[in-house]
Amino acid sequence: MSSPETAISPSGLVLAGVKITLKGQVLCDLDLTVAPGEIVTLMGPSGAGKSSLLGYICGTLAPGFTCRGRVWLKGREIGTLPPQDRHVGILFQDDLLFPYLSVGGNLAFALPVDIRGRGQRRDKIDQALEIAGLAGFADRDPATLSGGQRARVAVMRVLLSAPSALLLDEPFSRLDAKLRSQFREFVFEQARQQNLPTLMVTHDPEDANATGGPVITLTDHRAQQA
Ligand SMILES: Nc1ncnc2c1ncn2[C@@H]1O[C@H](COP(=O)(O)OP(=O)(O)OP(=O)(O)O)[C@@H](O)[C@H]1O
Repeated sequence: MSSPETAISPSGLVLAGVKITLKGQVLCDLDLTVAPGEIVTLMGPSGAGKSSLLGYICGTLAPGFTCRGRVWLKGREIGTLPPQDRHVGILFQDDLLFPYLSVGGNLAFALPVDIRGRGQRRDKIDQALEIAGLAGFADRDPATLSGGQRARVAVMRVLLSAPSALLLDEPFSRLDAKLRSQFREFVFEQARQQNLPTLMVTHDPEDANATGGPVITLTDHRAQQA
């Protein structure tokens, strides 16, 4: 029998009764649903627990936090699964590309293991680079790319892992204003095209406005919609 939460958005991201506590202090206590293709922004003061919430969804929260609550993605409860089985992609403000791998090597790292054929893997990588406007960059050393180019490789790496949801943790904050707006549009377009429920943490109201989606503020541990 499906739960009420999965009935609301069977293919979205659903958080129900999620409460994260650190050293006896409640960081957040909330319910949240992100529909497929929707981009929800999460704002709030520094230290409010926004990144911790993303870590909870991914299953990568550091020891020391106490958590309860349930997380569903595409109708599957993922909150008890190991991180690699959750199918959640996360993008940080640092691109975190592996410096010892080529651009193509970085992308290959993300490909699901069931894509085995060398030709098929190469095709997927070339396709991703084409979408990112980086055709022919597969053999380049990431250190020779501009910040914006590296950022686009990082997005394609996340998307190539075939995530069922996308989490963005201030991914635009290191980019200058012009690049920031271009790159933001690029990421949002990819998220919508792949119909991914997307949850973005940011301090920048412009990022929030650009989504056209709901904006949630974490205030006094609770999620409040603007
Ligand atoms: N690995 C960790 N171990 C212990 N405490 C941590 C760890 N990571 C974060 N914290 C603490 O958890 C609290 C919430 O941090 P978190 O990074 O989730 O906040 P945030 O809202 O994302 O802040 P910011 O907007 O500054 O990024 C803070 O008090 C922080 O010091």
